[in-house]
Amino acid sequence: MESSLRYAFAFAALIAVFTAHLLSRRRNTIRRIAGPPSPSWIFASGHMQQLLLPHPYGDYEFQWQKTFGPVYRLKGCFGKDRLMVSDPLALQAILNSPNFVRIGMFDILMRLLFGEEAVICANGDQHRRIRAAMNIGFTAAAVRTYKAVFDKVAETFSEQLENSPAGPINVCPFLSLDTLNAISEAVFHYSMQDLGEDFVANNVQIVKITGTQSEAHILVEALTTGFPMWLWRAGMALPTTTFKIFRKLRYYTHQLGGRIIRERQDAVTQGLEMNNDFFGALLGSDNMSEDEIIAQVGILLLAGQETTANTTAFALLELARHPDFQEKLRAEIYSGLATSRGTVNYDSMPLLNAFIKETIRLYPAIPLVERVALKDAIIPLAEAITTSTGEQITQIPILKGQVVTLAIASYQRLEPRWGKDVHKFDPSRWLDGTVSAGDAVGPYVNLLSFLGGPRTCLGWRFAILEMQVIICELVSKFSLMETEGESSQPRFLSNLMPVLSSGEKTVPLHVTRL
Ligand code: HEM
Repeated sequence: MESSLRYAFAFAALIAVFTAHLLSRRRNTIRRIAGPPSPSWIFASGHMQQLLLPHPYGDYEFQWQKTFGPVYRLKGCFGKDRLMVSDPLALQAILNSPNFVRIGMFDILMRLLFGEEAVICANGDQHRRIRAAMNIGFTAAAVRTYKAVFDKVAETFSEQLENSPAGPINVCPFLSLDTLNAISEAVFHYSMQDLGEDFVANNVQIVKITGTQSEAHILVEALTTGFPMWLWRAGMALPTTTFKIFRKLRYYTHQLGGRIIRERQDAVTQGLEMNNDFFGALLGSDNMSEDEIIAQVGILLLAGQETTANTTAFALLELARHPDFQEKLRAEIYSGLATSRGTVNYDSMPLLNAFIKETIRLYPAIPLVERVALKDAIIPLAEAITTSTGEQITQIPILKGQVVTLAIASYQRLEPRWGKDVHKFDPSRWLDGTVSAGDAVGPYVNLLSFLGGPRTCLGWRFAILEMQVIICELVSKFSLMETEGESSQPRFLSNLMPVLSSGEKTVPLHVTRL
């Protein structure tokens, strides 16, 4: 009797699970969206390996976009449906809606490393207030004042190249530290020495840890990203190497923030002017608490370091691959320098800017970001799509909890927007009218590499001017040539990085002083 009751219960449970599965399938509004065939259940990671692991990045993704259009459905880990979106109107709607928020390991990492008050983690009114206050250091006028720092950083990079032993030079480690230096000097008024050796060494470790990806990582992420934040925070106390490095980063950036605030307050108690810089302005404005100001130190140092370093490394790689273009750019830079009378107007150099735009188009530092719907929503489409049942639709109903992937790299390869040969590196598309203006999606010539909407990258103008200065300095002083053998290709390892098939991040170049 007892065992037949157990069987009855087991059977009822099975029916309940099956019914719930059927109901969720019926409610799943994106099931009709076409997409690549589901991989076998043996591959618990669904299409995620094909999406995240290819070298070069995008091998499958760009083909899927070609076959299914700018919105299609993928299988995530453990059979979960995900929507891949590169349609401009849909992207704009998602980016500007408070009903779609960041999820995934990136979000958890940001919260663990920088805390809930960091601008990248804050939400709603707190985010708006912190962002508005911080914007003071990132307006066009404010960024122009950092030019002297960028000049110094570019000169240091030149010296590092000149002092390197003969033979191919891997430019990546130099760029990594130089871009950290740029932020530290410009925003904090601290040199790398002021940051301290331990801080810099720990930073190198952080870059290494976050620069790894594998099938195991994908599955572990899928299993653990649902853990509550309190559990992650508790996990930070575990004595593992990774968490130790994370804890150090939090400690160092907290110390640094405290020191910055004390120095400015001491100046005031001594009757001196509070340093009229970014942090002085934040303290003086009363718009942010001291804890909130301290929480921004880590994110500012890290957000703009590897993103700018890797984008610049790809730029140098493309210059080395295109010697004719390099010559033309050099001629433009020489003429710009000759007529500058001490103040170079970078924005009036068409080749330089077309080159930077093309680099940022093809090599978005973060090629995709994940969002989840907090409420049921309707996503409008710029271009109608045909569902698997043959219906033409111009909007997609989304249910609460649906994960959408904003496919930045795919958007930047949409033919109607960027012209033919979208996979080719061709700066001339920006000069001959090939690129169509379209609706405003991102802040910089409609590219999404700096995202868009209220979470647009705060430092985009900073990154552009820094790259303009570094590229002008290098091209005016050196000739760059690719080395023989394997060429670096982009891989998505928390950032889009130039790596060899061994996984080593490297851009080896022959660099000759002119
Ligand atoms: C080529 C260089 C850069 C690229 C491609 C880039 C890209 C991005 C992207 C895609 C985001 C949004 C991330 C998300 O919400 O999921 C972001 C946010 C952010 N970036 Fe950048 N970034 C670059 C350089 C910089 C620099 C130089 C700084 C500062 C000096 C900076 C500071 C920030 C900050 C503070 C945020 C958070 C903004 C917010 O949530 O309101 N970035 N960046």
